[in-house]
Amino acid sequence: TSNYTCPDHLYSVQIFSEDPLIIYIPGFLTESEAQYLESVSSGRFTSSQIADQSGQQHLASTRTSRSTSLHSDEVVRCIEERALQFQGYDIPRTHLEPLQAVQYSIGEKYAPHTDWFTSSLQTTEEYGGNRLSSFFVYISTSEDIIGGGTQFPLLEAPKDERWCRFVNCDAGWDDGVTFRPIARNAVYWRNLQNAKIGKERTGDRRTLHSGQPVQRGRKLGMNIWTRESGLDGKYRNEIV
Ligand SMILES: O=C(O)CCC(=O)C(=O)O
Ligand SMILES: [Fe+2]
Repeated sequence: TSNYTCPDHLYSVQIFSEDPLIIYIPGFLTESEAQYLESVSSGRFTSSQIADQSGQQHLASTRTSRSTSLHSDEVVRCIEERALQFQGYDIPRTHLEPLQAVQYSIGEKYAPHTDWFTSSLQTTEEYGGNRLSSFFVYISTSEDIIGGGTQFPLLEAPKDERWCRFVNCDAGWDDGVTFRPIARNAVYWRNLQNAKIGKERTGDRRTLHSGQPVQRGRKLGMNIWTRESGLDGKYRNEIV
């Protein structure tokens, strides 16, 4: 309906790391938003693809989930606004890629990767440059889920056990940190390091991460990617 107004956000924030900047966001989505995203994405998934060095999208054994881009309707628009405002008030909507829902069934995963691109073919002006930041949002997870965490192998595991609510504290010390897939929460991180004067921003290798295989149950997640500048209209709001 056209008189939908965005709900006030109910999320809280917890800095996980200042460098690289990683912020954990409990309650990023409301319960009704999560339900809505589940229903609009349902039945629209196709096998996830990845971009290779030449910029071509294709299927790969490293990413076995199924995904779909979300049409920017009024509910999605509120989530986009929330993601933009989270990052300050100076990023225009045109910097956002279409939100991407990702569904994992048993055995499905996304092997270690960075969300920022190394190929200049993926960071042209039309694409709005590289991916400045990522939110990975857990829309819904089955109650019986095992696996399906988001692992950052190059980061240090937190020492304080209060993180164990959100982080898998049973992992080994050299496994880095694994955020548990908890419905409606999100992890935000900054992909690019600030540029030296006259230089381009560079990708931060420490943001390497994976979607661990789901061993039991299922997980529905969502990527919110912000580019350095505006994307050409043909790369926004496209329905794939
Ligand atoms: O599934 C996850 O936990 C992470 C997914 C991810 O990193 C991505 O889709 O780029
Ligand atoms: Fe990723």
